[in-house]
Amino acid sequence: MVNMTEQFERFIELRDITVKSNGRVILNIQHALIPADRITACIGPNGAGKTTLLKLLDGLIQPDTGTVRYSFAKKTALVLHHTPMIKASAKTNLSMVRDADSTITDEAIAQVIEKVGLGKLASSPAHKLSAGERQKLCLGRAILQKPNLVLLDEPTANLDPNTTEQVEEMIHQFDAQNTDVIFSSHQLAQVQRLAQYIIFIDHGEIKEKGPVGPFFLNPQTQAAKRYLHQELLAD
Ligand SMILES: Nc1ncnc2c1ncn2[C@@H]1O[C@H](COP(=O)(O)OP(=O)(O)OP(=O)(O)O)[C@@H](O)[C@H]1O
Repeated sequence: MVNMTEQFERFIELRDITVKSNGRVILNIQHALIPADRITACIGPNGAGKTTLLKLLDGLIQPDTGTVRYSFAKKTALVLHHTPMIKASAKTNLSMVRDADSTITDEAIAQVIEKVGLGKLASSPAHKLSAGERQKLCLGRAILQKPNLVLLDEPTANLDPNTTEQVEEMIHQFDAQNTDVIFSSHQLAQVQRLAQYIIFIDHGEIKEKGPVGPFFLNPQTQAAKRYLHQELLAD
């Protein structure tokens, strides 16, 4: 259910989008405005198409049909759930963002390593870092890219409560510094803590979208009602 009267300061407009995989349509969006001026959560069942949507918004994948239009000069950073690390130190892995932006200084890299709490692990092999440490490293890479929109795929999946809190703080900091965030999550309490806006996806379609409060209080579609009910039972 797409509300055509919504107004966003910055947005991404999707029109007549299909994304296929092995001949199967995995994303199908006739028309949607995706806000890029706040913290937005993308939620929905496993396999619904959340990761695919984030990749599409980043430009990592192109749609099979349709158009993606940005109302602003796009500078995105995408942090996927499983990011491979090369067999080198955490610092070297972080430094790889220089491949895309050679102006990033040693000092900036050192500052970001401290900022994400990996100062003591800078020389440790990145592929041996824990899940939480890797995620912090990936967020560090995103910070160094100086994006105006950061796209995070399940940023706290498999993280303990303390690391989850640290990652959520980083998401708040992106927002505070005018870098907007779209993240996917299955953690509804987290979605309510962080997000101002919800995109609910089911079977590759945006079934519902809107401000977080009304969505949780009064979901409009059967699919969203069922998903919320099932997730709350699982919590
Ligand atoms: N590279 C790919 N090759 C084949 N199928 C794919 C590929 N990427 C995604 N799919 C399929 O597209 C559908 C949507 O996947 P996607 O990862 O976007 O869902 P999701 O909502 O992020 O799921 P989850 O909550 O489990 O992470 C799934 O059925 C998945 O199997």
